[in-house]
This record gives sequence, C-alpha cells and structure tokens, in this order.
Amino acid sequence: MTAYLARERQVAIQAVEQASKLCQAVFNRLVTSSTLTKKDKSPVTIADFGAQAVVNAILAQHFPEDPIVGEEDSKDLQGDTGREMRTKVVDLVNSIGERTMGEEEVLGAIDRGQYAGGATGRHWTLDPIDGTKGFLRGEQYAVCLALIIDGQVRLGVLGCPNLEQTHQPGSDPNSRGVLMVAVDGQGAFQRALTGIKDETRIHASSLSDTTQATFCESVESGHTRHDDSGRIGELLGITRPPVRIDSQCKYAALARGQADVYLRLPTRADYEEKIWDHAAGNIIVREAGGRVGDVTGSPLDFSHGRTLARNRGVVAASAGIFDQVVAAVQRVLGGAEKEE
Ligand SMILES: Nc1ncnc2c1ncn2[C@@H]1O[C@H](COP(=O)(O)OS(=O)(=O)O)[C@@H](OP(=O)(O)O)[C@H]1O
Ligand SMILES: [Mg+2]
Ligand SMILES: [Mg+2]
Ligand SMILES: [Mg+2]
Repeated sequence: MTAYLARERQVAIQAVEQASKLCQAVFNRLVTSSTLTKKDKSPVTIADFGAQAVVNAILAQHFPEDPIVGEEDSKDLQGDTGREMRTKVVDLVNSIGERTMGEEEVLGAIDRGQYAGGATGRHWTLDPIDGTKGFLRGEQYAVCLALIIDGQVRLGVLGCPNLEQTHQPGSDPNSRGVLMVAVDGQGAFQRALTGIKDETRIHASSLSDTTQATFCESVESGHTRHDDSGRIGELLGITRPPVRIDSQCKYAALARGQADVYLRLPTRADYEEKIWDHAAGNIIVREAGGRVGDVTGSPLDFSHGRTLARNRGVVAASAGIFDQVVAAVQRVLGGAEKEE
C-alpha cells in the first residue's frame, strides 16, 4: 500500500529542489556588491518569477487538474516594458530545467498561480521565495510549497538553501541547504537539499518552562512588533535574546527545536497574512509536535481564499508552552489595543 499523498510528496520535493537550485544560481550569478549598494532588487525579482515558473510547470505536468495559489503573476513580464526581465527569466528557467520552455509557456506557468483558493477541493500554495530581503542579504530565505485539501494543509515542503544542516551527528556546521517535509499524520523530516538525501525525523522542543525559551521573529520591524515581543518575553521570564530570521525558516527552526517560540504580531490592522507565507511551515511545525495559531491561539484557517482573513498574526510554539505564550500575547496586545 502506498502512503497517503506519497506521489504528491515526491513531486513537491522535486519541484522545491529545482526551484531552490535556480535561486542559488541567481544569487551566485547576479547578487554582487554593486547590486547591493544600489539596493537593486532585480536579482530577487528574476529568481522569484523563475522559481514560480519551475514549480508550477512541474505541478502542471504531474497534477494538471490542481489549481495553484502562487504569490507572483506575470503582469510585470508582459509587453515591451517587461521584455528585458522576461528574457532574463526565460533564459534562467532554461538554464536550470530539464526541458526547454518557450516564453509563452513560462508566462503561462507563472499565471497558473492565480487561483483564488477556498474551502473545497484541493489546491497548492506557493511562495517561490519567502524572505526576499533575506535572499538579497545572503541570509535565510525559503521556497515554500504546500497542498491544501478542503481547507486543511495536508503536505508542506520548505527548501532552505542557506539553513545550516543539523541532520547528521557530527555534520559540518558550515554545510548549508536543508529541505523539510511533512505530510499529515506522518511526522516532519529534514534532509540535505543536495547530495545524500536520507531523511531524519525532527521534533520541536519539549520545553515546559518558558524562562528557558528562545524566541524567533522577523528581521523586518514592518512584519512584526519587536517592542511588544520584548514585553511578552518579560512576562514569560525569557532572558535569552530573540533570534531574528527571515522567512519560513523561522518555522524550520522551531520544528527542529532550535527555537521555542515564533511570534508574528500584527503591525497594521488591515494586513491579512498570505496563505503562502504560512502553509508549509504550519504543517511542518505541527507534525514536529509544535502548535501554531493566531494571536488568540485559534488555529490558522486556510479556507478563506488567498489570505488568512479570519486570523490576526501568528503564534507558534512548542506544545508544552503554547498556551502560556498565547496568554502573554493576549495580555500585551490587549493592553496595547486599549491604549490606542
Ligand atoms: N505588514 C506586513 N506584516 C506581515 N507580513 C508582511 C507584511 N508585509 C509583507 N509581509 C510578508 O512578510 C513576508 C516575509 O516575512 P519574514 O518573516 O521573512 O520577514 S522578514 O524578512 O524576516 O522581516 C513577505 O514574504 P515575501 O514577499 O515572500 O518575502 C511578505 O509576504
Ligand atoms: Mg512570503
Ligand atoms: Mg515571496
Ligand atoms: Mg512578496
């Protein structure tokens, strides 16, 4: 008997591997000290489109009926104004992929990501590069792919090209490139992104004393409220400094016990979190034995289209401290909201 979602798991891994390879190639070829000083974002934009084209083309080949909720669309690659970028993206995809794709095919693959999402049937969700700012800094970013069935995340894969490998005892601490994968009910695993592909099961920490906890949160203060997480930390008696990591690598850190709490506190009342920013990380943390919810502790609801419209913010933590963390978040955010 084949395991639940075995084929989907294998295809999703292949797609994330290919897209991660493309992103690394772009970083090595195009991110230079000159693009960094000019704050030129074009390398990450090219990699973003290229990665979405590669993943969507692989999904279309194996699961042609499945719709995709992807972050990007081809608008900026159309017409005369898009020509230069379009040519670069098509060349890039063809330099990585196993088969040649024409311009129309590349744009068509990117635009398979326009699905509206929802509560019924199955669809994939893709963030071709999460942590665009981390990518440009040479720090953490992730290719994030998940399968949602009737509003529930059932499969998630994270490709983390710059994350340290910890899966083998005694492994070289300088080796980077990790892939994480989880299927509903089957546990969470990590392995090297390239090379030997043996999977190792991962577990969130078993902490029950919040004073020993390590936090992780976004690098950008526009994506979370660093001052409020400081107050929450004080309430929980946390003394260790927070770890700031870009992208869904925060969920990866939690899933393998390197951090115990991930806080994403809403910075704007009108911001709705995107499903592709959380779906893969969500199932990986849950299958590793952690818990994920919003600032009230309610589970994230992936059944309302392209955003988590019914949730505010995200709190993820080891199961033994999740309720205490949510209680502290409520005390601090409740107070902050009254002051406004
Ligand atoms: N206001 C606001 N609040 C919350 N989240 C936002 C906000 N604005 C953007 N985004 C999304 O944040 C995604 C990157 O999140 P990170 O956790 O990697 O942020 S950080 O780079 O570490 O600061 C980023 O994903 P990518 O665009 O894929 O990088 C955005 O979708
Ligand atoms: Mg993102
Ligand atoms: Mg992105
Ligand atoms: Mg973005």
